[in-house]
Amino acid sequence: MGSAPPVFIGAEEVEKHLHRASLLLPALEAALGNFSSGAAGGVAQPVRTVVPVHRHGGFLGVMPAYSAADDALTTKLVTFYEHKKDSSVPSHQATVLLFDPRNGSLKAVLDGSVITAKRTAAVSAIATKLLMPPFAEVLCILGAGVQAYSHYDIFTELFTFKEVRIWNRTKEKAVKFANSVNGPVQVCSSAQEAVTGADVVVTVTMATTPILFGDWIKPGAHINAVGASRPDWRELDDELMKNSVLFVDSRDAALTESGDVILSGAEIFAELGEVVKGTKPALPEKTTVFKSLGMAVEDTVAAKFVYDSWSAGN
Ligand SMILES: NC(=O)C1=CN([C@@H]2O[C@H](COP(=O)(O)OP(=O)(O)OC[C@H]3O[C@@H](n4cnc5c(N)ncnc54)[C@H](O)[C@@H]3O)[C@@H](O)[C@H]2O)C=CC1
Ligand SMILES: O=C([O-])C1=[NH+]CCC1
Repeated sequence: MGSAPPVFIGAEEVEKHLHRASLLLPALEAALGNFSSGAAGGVAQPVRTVVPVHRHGGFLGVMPAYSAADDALTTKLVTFYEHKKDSSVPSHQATVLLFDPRNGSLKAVLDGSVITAKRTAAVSAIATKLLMPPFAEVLCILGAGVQAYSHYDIFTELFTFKEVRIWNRTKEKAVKFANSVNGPVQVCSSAQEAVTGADVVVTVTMATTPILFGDWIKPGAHINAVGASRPDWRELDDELMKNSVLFVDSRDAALTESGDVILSGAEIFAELGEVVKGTKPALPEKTTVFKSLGMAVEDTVAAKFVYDSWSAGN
């Protein structure tokens, strides 16, 4: 007899089981620590394979991982398009396949877009909790797309900023953002205006050349650099990269995929998982950059969380 056919868990169901990104925090913290523990951590995760779709300005990323601690095996397939031809289609679309690690059977196909939005924001929140200066008051978000919303949600849930600012390349999108979220947001006319005096900055744009410059940054600020996931794409300039303490999710991925790291030649101080484990210090008094590229194991623990909640009929 063959195994049961896989279940499909669509975006609405994923959202229902993962209504707050903060539900993922314990699993993500553990996964980051395990990833940065080498073989002892039990995470098998190659640097993702990215296939360029030259003719259409797009990319297909294939992101497999196995986590022994979670006994969970997944692969995410994610497409991201630099030049969207049709604005009704999101720039990033994803699907996660969840396998039974005991025998390799496919158990579930999950929408991966909600998972990608929420696990990325939750990892930035983990970095921020560890690296931001004490008494941080001003949060600045550069970009007003999907990741801007998920970052806003978890950052305002976990931290108490006195002021939130947003800048986007097209101001209408920033205004729409400010009018849609539950709380006051200051729309800024330039990235420099938004960043000046900010304690925590999140860059979530599709920029391919720098939009954030070192001489705008308040000393001691913390930056979550979430965009620019290609080796020739930038969000941050050389000055910021070189004059900050640089944390990454994966050293191997950063040295393969991050234009900000590769082209600036900035030295990596630590993986975030090493700080979570306590084997590297956080240095919150310094200006810090967390260069996030997104890791497959983050999708693994998020998909398992959703699948387990769905299976339990929650
Ligand atoms: N580190 C990670 O784990 C992940 C990173 N990402 C990255 O985060 C970034 C944001 O993703 P989404 O919010 O899903 O994308 P989105 O397409 O929903 O939003 C992108 C935003 O960037 C702005 N933008 C586009 N081109 C720009 C340019 N040249 N300069 C400045 N702004 C520009 C757009 O107006 C839009 O507000 C992307 O770079 C994406 O690849 C996405 C998923 C996971
Ligand atoms: O981790 C992820 O899913 C992605 N990182 C950059 C584009 C998509």
